[in-house]
Amino acid sequence: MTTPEHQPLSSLNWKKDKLEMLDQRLLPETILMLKLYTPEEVWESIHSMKVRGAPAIGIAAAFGVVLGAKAYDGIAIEGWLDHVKSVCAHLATSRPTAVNLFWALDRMMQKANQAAEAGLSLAESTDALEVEALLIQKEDEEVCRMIGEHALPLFADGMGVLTHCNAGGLATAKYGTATAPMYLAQERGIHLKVFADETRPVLQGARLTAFELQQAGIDVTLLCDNMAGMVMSKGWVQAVIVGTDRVAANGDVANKIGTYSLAVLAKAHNIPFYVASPLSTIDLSTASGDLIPIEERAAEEVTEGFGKRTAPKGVKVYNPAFDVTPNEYVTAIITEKGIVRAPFQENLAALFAENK
Ligand SMILES: CSC[C@@H](O)[C@@H](O)C(=O)COP(=O)(O)O
Repeated sequence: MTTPEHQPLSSLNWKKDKLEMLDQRLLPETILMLKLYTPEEVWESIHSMKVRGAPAIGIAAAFGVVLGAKAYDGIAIEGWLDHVKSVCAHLATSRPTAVNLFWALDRMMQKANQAAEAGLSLAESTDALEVEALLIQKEDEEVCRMIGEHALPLFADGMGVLTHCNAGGLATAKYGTATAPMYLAQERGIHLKVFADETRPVLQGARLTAFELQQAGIDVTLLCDNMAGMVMSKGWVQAVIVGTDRVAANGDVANKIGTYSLAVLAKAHNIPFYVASPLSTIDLSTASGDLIPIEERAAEEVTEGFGKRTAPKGVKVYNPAFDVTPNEYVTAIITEKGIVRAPFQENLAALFAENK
């Protein structure tokens, strides 16, 4: 997809007894691979956003379950199963919005139940969980590639494409969701001019998207979030594409705070607004966006992010990490199985029925 020297960075590497994790909080200044040995360390890494992005959170949690299963020191499979269940329940409290976390933990728990029901030994059951976590990671890589394949025909040579936050290789197993068509376009000689929103307050766009696209040799220009309208009004943007943390059954989309404003701006400028979403991010059990739990994070992220105080001490702060874009602003949702357009309720249900 990219030349060898331009391979997207891999943020999660499983090493049998540990999970190696790129500390995304330190990018782009420092590339540090953490070594995690316990589910508690994985929980903390998700919570503090050392690993972030919906698919990557799910993958990390799956490996967290493996670390927990390996550490079980009892002898009975029933005890092992209870232990795995409590590890899953704990990891599920690390962040609330990205549904991939719960999707991956459900999948791991199902595998644990199957192993126990099949009468596998403790060692065999733990091996089965390890295989499942690796499969979740491998599948995500293929899913992202397929999202890129489906999205690419929506983009033409010379187009300006705006993205928000980081739905890139760092947020997934590889390639990203919103960035997958950018990597594919580059491979096929299609020039896209990417605009990356800086993405207040944690700056995933500036620190991560600008970094990984620049590393890959993709034409990227960094914008402060409040510049998007101006850039659209100049006619420099022909499409917006973002990732998502959870798509509700009616097609409402939760994504990084600021996505909703961008969707409204895109509509005002007649620019298509695309959402790249694996099926694992679509949650048919949540009827609409107002039911998606939205994480609120510490005030310090806004008042003194990155160590510099930028607001008066004691000021009231509202810091939701995500917002919900109502489905009427969404032109299409691009999945690994194809492109879904309105009416989303019916078309998402049909897509899941076809891909059971
Ligand atoms: C493919 S990643 C999709 C989303 O998870 C991404 O756009 C996003 O909002 C990430 O938020 P973050 O708070 O950095 O985890």
